[in-house]
Amino acid sequence: MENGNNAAASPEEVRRSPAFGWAARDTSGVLSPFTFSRRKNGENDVTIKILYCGICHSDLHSVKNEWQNSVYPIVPGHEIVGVVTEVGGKVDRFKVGDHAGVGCMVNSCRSCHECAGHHENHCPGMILTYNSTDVDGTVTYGGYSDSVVVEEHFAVRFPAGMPVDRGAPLLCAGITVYSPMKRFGFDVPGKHIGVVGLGGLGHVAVKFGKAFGAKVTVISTSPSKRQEAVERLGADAFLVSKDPDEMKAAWRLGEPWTA
Ligand SMILES: NC(=O)C1=CN([C@@H]2O[C@H](COP(=O)(O)OP(=O)(O)OC[C@H]3O[C@@H](n4cnc5c(N)ncnc54)[C@H](OP(=O)(O)O)[C@@H]3O)[C@@H](O)[C@H]2O)C=CC1
Ligand SMILES: O=C/C=C/c1ccc(O)c(O)c1
Repeated sequence: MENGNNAAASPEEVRRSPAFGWAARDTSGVLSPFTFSRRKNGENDVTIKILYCGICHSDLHSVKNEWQNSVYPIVPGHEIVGVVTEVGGKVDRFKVGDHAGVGCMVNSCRSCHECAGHHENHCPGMILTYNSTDVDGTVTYGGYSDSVVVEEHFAVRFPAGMPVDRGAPLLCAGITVYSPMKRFGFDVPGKHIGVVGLGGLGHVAVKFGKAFGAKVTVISTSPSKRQEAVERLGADAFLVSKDPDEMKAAWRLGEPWTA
């Protein structure tokens, strides 16, 4: 193989494929085109052509270095969905053409107590989808890009017929609220759930709450979101947290404020 300069490709170049993404290079919040490379598909890997990627506020925190751990350039994006274009020889859960998703992690040590208990997200060696160091020492880049190569264990299957664009937010916002709602027993009818903040996480919490059969009250700083909360998402009540009268009335009633 030769590179663009007609020189022989290095062993490193041979092991990698070109990729394109959008990268933050400083705290400005501006992303610009970025060419980089991803590892070639290994025997346990799937390669996914990215079709959609959600925007989580954590992406914005990272882009702007608000957690003070950003190493630029950063390609954000950890609500990734796309179509499988290549599978390694040992992959058995995916075939070419399947829809697949990737969330906030792309690897972990796979041998510690946490990994053995399926709590890879608690593994001290977990590798995040971007702004992390991969097993081969390279930097991970996220889903605001054209493709991703990931161990099959960290890819999730999208059932046939599930719209991939709508499924993307489940990969971070969705699981972040679903997991505690399940764990703390919100998944039985008759509960009354308060959702504070109608953003990425909040809007899926409302949808899960309603699907579980709960009464859901949205508590928001934004009066303009009332219609979306009640009419589109099905919330039973909507409180403006900046309105002392609404908050006091709700407190006195102990019941959801009328929509
Ligand atoms: N695993 C984890 O720990 C995860 C953590 N996160 C974190 O959760 C947070 C929310 O993420 P996401 O839902 O994507 O963010 P969004 O920006 O989409 O939503 C946040 C919502 O919070 C409300 N809000 C904003 N500012 C204030 C304020 N000053 N006081 C009170 N409420 C406010 C707004 O809702 P409204 O207008 O209704 O008030 C806003 O829409 C982020 O910090 C993100 O990094 C996200 C994913 C996973
Ligand atoms: O240390 C791990 C943090 C992970 C993380 C991933 C995604 C996301 O939205 C977060 O807020 C945190």
